[in-house]
Amino acid sequence: MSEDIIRITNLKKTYKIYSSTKDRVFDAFSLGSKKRYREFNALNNINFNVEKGETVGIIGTNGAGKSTLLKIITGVLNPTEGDVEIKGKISALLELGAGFNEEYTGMENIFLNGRMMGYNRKEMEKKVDNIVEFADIGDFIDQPVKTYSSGMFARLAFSVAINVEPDILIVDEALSVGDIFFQNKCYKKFAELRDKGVTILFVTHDIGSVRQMCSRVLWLEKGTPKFFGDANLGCDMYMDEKRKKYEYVSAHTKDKDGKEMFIIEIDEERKYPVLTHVDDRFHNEKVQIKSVFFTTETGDYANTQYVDKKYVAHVVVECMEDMDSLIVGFIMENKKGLPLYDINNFINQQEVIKGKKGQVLEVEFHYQLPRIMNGEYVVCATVAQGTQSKHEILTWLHGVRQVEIVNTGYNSSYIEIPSKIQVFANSRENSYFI
Ligand SMILES: Nc1ncnc2c1ncn2[C@@H]1O[C@H](COP(=O)(O)OP(=O)(O)OP(=O)(O)O)[C@@H](O)[C@H]1O
Repeated sequence: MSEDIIRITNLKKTYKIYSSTKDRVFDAFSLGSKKRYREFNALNNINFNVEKGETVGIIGTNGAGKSTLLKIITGVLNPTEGDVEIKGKISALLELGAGFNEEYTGMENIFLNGRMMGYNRKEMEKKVDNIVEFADIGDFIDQPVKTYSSGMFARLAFSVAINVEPDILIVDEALSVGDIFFQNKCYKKFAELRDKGVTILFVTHDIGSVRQMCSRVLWLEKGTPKFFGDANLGCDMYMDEKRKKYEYVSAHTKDKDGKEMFIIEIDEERKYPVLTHVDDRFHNEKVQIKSVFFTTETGDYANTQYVDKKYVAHVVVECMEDMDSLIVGFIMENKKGLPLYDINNFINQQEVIKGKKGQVLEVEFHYQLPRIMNGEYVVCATVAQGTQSKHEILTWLHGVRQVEIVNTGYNSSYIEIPSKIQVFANSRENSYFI
């Protein structure tokens, strides 16, 4: 049985907000009985646990309380109420600058940080080469860190944090400071640490990396938890909430004739494959997804699909009540939960679907499979009501079907882009296309 390495119970953090410095000073010296501040709950009623070796993401809009939570876990801040139990050595990358002395050189800061982590000089000498190599900031390593750009700073701080063999690595959005290559290198290092059993807790606004890296996610909003659990489900719910906040702007005009969506009312006789496997679901009494399946254009089942070929996705929905603004769709995700494409009647055509109580609707999506990488993909199906900008999700089923995608090309990344390749041999005159 896996053990909890972090356990947070009934955590609360209240800040005192003063309207003037005078009030702050009076309060600090307990002068007078008048209350000179108002209280602001940055965190309230937080309960969650992280198991050893797990990677957990913390998401939420600005000011949700994510950094405050990390600071409490790392001991930089004290909670107002509640318990924080930690088992193991934490290495944290909080805001840039934390744990570094501006006047010291990069090298001196490496040893300073090592000491704070409980390593003596000899132990740190064994780690220093790896730290310097990963940071890759050249001669700047011997310059005072006050001369560093924020990118260099992030490189060094990250390199120290990951190379001191922590049990728990805590990272607060620090990766966004480095350049893309460094970020890529860091994500690979994350994966390596995760494979070694290091527990990782990280705050980010990048939902894609939460889906890629985390098993579970904590979503905070205004200091309270909105969701803690499966990373994909949490990210879906968070993204859906975010999308609702933006008005949907239609970028293309409707072309009634060119429609590629058909709605077929199913009679009793029509057969379709029932759902056999669903990972997660949240559903509602108003509609039920009865089936999700894929066929070729001529109607043969197509659980194996070839890039560039045309297919039809079918989502069968039963209406338990009269529904006048349904949005039905499906999402194709890779194994790590990264959504590669989705199709629904509102995103693609700004149309809603009507259904009567008791009616079964089969919605067909005709599409040409894009050039994505070979492999197994997972299909999610959704039904919502409203518009893309303002809607209520009625049903969201994960893992309703697995599809094997065959791409006979050589691409080793998710998307293959058609391209022409030109070669210049000594001069532009001698150029040719291959
Ligand atoms: N020292 C403080 N005194 C008073 N309020 C504070 C203090 N530090 C943070 N807050 C408030 O607590 C709330 C949570 O802040 P926090 O920095 O934890 O949010 P966050 O989710 O990390 O936001 P972001 O995504 O913008 O980094 C915010 O409303 C912030 O203004």
